[in-house]
Amino acid sequence: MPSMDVCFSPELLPLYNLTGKIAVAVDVLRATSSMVTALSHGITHIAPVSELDSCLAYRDLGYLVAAERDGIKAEGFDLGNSPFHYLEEDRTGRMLAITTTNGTQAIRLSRAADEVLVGAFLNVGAVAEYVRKAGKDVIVVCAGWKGLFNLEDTLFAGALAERLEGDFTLNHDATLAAYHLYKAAKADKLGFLSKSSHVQRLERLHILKDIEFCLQEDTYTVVPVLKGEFLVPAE
Ligand SMILES: O=C(O)[C@H](CS(=O)(=O)O)OP(=O)(O)O
Ligand SMILES: [Mg+2]
Repeated sequence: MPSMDVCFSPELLPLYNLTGKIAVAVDVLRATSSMVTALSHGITHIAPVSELDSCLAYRDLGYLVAAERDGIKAEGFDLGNSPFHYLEEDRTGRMLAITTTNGTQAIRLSRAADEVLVGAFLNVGAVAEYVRKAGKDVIVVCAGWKGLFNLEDTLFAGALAERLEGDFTLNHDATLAAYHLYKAAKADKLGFLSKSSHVQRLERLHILKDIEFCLQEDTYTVVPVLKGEFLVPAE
């Protein structure tokens, strides 16, 4: 039976062997939630980029360029890091390059895995179905915050563990911790997260609506998968 593990921060990735595994990169607030929403609303593919200048260079190739640093849209870019960028305006057929504080790094640092998927609460059920069919060991790579543990990404790992229970062994301590944390929080994730560092940061920026949107489960069925430099919907 395949197993599920959880890496609480990309800084811990050197301690894990990703070979032969499927990595699920998660940044619930808000990068992977925004990516799942973008691909569900007409964006054809996404280039997750680490640096601001490399991201901006994609504009010359006809891409929408999105960048966030410390929760706000970076100067000179088309978009920031909100899922509402893809709900409030028709972006059908557009290509997107994006760089954020935590999420894009987590995706890029997971490339030693056999496959890199992008997960969020918004597509947690679809991700569970995908990895169940693949039958490979899974490791959830939490984006965290600037290398530190965060609650929301760990809650996603717990939600995925609950969906995979019975089909995957959940015997790694980090997976058990995430699982029980999610069980404690699932009835009211927003309430559970109300004192978390990220919610406090985003509340100060008056973007509570993003948080509420990003905490919905199974809104979308798209599973973004990394093909070379680009995230595309899994077939
Ligand atoms: O844009 C976000 O919500 C965060 C910014 S911060 O972590 O609150 O500074 O970036 P992300 O890369 O989506 O975690
Ligand atoms: Mg985040």
